[in-house]
Amino acid sequence: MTYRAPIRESGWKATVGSVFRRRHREVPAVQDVSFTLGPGEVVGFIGPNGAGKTTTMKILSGLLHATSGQVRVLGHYPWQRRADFLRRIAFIRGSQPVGGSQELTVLDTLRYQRLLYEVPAAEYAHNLEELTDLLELEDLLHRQLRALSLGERMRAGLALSLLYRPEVMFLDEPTLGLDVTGATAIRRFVAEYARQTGATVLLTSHYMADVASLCPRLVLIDEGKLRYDGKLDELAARLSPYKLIRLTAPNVDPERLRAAGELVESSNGTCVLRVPREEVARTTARLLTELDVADLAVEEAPLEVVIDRAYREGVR
Ligand SMILES: Nc1ncnc2c1ncn2[C@@H]1O[C@H](COP(=O)(O)OP(=O)(O)OP(=O)(O)O)[C@@H](O)[C@H]1O
Repeated sequence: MTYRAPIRESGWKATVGSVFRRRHREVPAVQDVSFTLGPGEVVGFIGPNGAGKTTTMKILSGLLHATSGQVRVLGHYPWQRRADFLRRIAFIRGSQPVGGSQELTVLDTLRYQRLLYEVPAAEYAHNLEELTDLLELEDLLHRQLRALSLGERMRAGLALSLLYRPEVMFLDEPTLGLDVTGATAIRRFVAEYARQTGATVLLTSHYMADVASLCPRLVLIDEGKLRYDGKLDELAARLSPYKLIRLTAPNVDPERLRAAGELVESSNGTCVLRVPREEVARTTARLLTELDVADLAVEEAPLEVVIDRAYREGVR
């Protein structure tokens, strides 16, 4: 996919000149990105800023026509934007969860959506009740869209898009700007919706908590190219050959632990050791037999660390 972007120079002369002499440049946004989603899969679609995620989602939902390549979603060519295709998908953006007139109330917008997507009355009543419950919309229904907070807009946006029970959801940063409670509620809702309806979900997010809690599989792109498509666990194992042993042993001098692994943290009797994966079992057994251990946990490296490494060094 290549964008044709106008070149605009600064200054009034250049602005006037550009009216008569338009110049453009080609911006390659997505190249050779190829992947398939199975029914019911929840897949994290990640990459650094400008990687091409939103562009890909716009192509998949039919908002952009790719300049080359092939895309099929539910057997349709998305760019045709046929009504029977649009009724089966939803493209939800955290940056603009609800469009249309901001003067309308949430309930009026839902009613309008019902007409637009031709949702039968009984189905509308049932879905509305369920969504109101799951998204805690009761207090929002009679409020104008323009008066909603960021988190409330996202909940209303999800209700609008899911009112017609789409089979495929493209979720572009659904937790953008939300506080911890709001983001957790959205995550829980997406997981529950996918479980209940068997919907396929492609989700982009810069918050690794979204990815870790929802997506067993990751598709990673960078500079418009596919860099990884596989299990989240396997990416973590590949990029982080270490695990962390978190150990609480109040009577042990942390210096004694250095022989067991790299000491990365030590405070109030709790230490964190970084240990090569293949040595974790042996080291754990030794620590438990040799020391007076009150608590011990083995953890993966934080996902942020793994993904940061994938972005900076690539995936080999
Ligand atoms: N309308 C446009 N015209 C020209 N170039 C564009 C346009 N939209 C996006 N691009 C460029 O295409 C590339 C991919 O952008 P895209 O928005 O798909 O990235 P992204 O992965 O969603 O980024 P982010 O995580 O920052 O939202 C970027 O280089 C961007 O500048």
